[in-house]
Amino acid sequence: MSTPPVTTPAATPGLALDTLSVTPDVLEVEARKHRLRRGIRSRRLDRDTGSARAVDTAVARVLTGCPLLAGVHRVACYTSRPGEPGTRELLAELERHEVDVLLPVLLPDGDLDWELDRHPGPLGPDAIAAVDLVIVPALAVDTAGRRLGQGGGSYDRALGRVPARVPVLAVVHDDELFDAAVTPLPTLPHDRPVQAVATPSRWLWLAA
Ligand SMILES: Nc1nc2c(c(=O)[nH]1)N(C=O)[C@@H](CNc1ccc(C(=O)N[C@@H](CCC(=O)O)C(=O)O)cc1)CN2
Ligand SMILES: Nc1ncnc2c1ncn2[C@@H]1O[C@H](COP(=O)(O)OP(=O)(O)OP(=O)(O)O)[C@@H](O)[C@H]1O
Repeated sequence: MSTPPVTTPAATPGLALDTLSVTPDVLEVEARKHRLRRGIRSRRLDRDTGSARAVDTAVARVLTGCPLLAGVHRVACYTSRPGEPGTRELLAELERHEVDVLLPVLLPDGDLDWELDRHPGPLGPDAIAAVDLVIVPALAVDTAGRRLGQGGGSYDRALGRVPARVPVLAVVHDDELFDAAVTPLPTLPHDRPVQAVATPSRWLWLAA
């Protein structure tokens, strides 16, 4: 698969461009995040089943070839929902390699508990502190490591428990990786950065 450029305004005609700059005003940043989420969710709804399957396969291929997964024993990942870049084949591949996989369980207060995919049962929110790699969902990521999530703040809370030496990698579609020099994602102080990103065509270290 060829490597597309990171997304720039010209490449994102479906998105409102005024959602992409950062201002110090919290309400304004929240509003920009909201509009950006709406645009990306609507683009995700337009993806057909065939391309979603191809994305799932491609993400597994990119990540199994990624050095961040070499030698890992325990990984936190997510079970993809419709519209998200798929993790079905990646999870199967991790299972084949006998990697312990922690999956998130949403708690009533919006925080995340964790359970092993092969031995369900709550391990507690701190279980994420004991993994070798965290693979997180995102609606968008920029090349400086800023991440836009679904808006619950769940991963921001969970990532606060991850030691600094543990890399955090987000998975997005190619057109959801933005060039930070052109279109930085809006963030607030609680937002946790990611150190790497995977798309169906490649993975990258980010300048977080
Ligand atoms: N696969 C997956 N699992 C996850 C998350 C995630 O983003 N993706 N989470 C991340 O924190 C937590 C659960 N929180 C979530 C919050 C919202 C939506 C969601 O699907 N939202 C709707 C839009 C809702 C709206 O319009 O307000 C959507 O995407 O269509 C999913 C998960 C933990 N598990
Ligand atoms: N560490 C935290 N503790 C408590 N609340 C938090 C924390 N981090 C974020 N929040 C709250 O969660 C809400 C949503 O945050 P934000 O819009 O950044 O979510 P997100 O990063 O898109 O979602 P997610 O992390 O679930 O993918 C905000 O109101 C924020 O104040």
